[in-house]
Amino acid sequence: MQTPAHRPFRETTLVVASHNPGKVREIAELLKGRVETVRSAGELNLPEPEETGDTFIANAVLKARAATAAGHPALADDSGLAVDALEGAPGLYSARWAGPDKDFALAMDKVRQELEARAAEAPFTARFVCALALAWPDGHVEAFEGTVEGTLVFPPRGDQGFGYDPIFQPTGHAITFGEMDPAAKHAMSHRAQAFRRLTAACFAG
Ligand SMILES: O=c1nc[nH]c2c1ncn2[C@H]1C[C@H](O)[C@@H](COP(=O)(O)OP(=O)(O)OP(=O)(O)O)O1
Ligand SMILES: [Mg+2]
Repeated sequence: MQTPAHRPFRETTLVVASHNPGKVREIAELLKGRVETVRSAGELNLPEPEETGDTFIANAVLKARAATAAGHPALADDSGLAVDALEGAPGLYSARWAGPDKDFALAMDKVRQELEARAAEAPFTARFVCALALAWPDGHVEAFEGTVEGTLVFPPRGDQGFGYDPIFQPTGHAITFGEMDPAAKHAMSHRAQAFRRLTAACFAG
């Protein structure tokens, strides 16, 4: 079977369609050397669209398309933590569990509380999922997904990364993403895997 053609990225400016500074930092790091100018949605005062999609891909596509309003291609990331014992929650609602103040100590504690009734099912397996969508002002979109498997640990450990990193221990490692050097997280994360797929399709020369 022939692989479908992907649209190569040839422009000089790319908008990172995220209002999460932790993500913008990781994405800028992963794009290093591939794009001349990287701007963020926050910098360009682009509005934060409502995430009404029912999949990570759908939300990434709607965020990327909204950010092409500035006239440049835009890259969005929709991601989350899926806990098996919670039937995939917080999942699409991972950001919303942190409340209006984006308090992830609160969100991680909510996960811990929800798992209390399921104590017998420990260790708690989970995965981070990342959908990336690259949209052009003419409406064309390329989308890719990546995942990383792990187990949850309580109490949270480490102050690197962002979001749920302090409770997520990737399979085969004895430290959490919160304790891990950023470069090590970038080599194995859900975002890194989705990025490898995106770069192979759209940034390969
Ligand atoms: O590597 C990660 N390490 C820890 N936590 C993570 C990660 N990746 C996603 N997450 C969690 C927290 C984040 O807030 C939520 C995504 O929600 P999501 O709507 O995609 O992002 P967001 O609202 O924070 O920023 P924005 O939509 O402007 O890109 O999942
Ligand atoms: Mg969001």
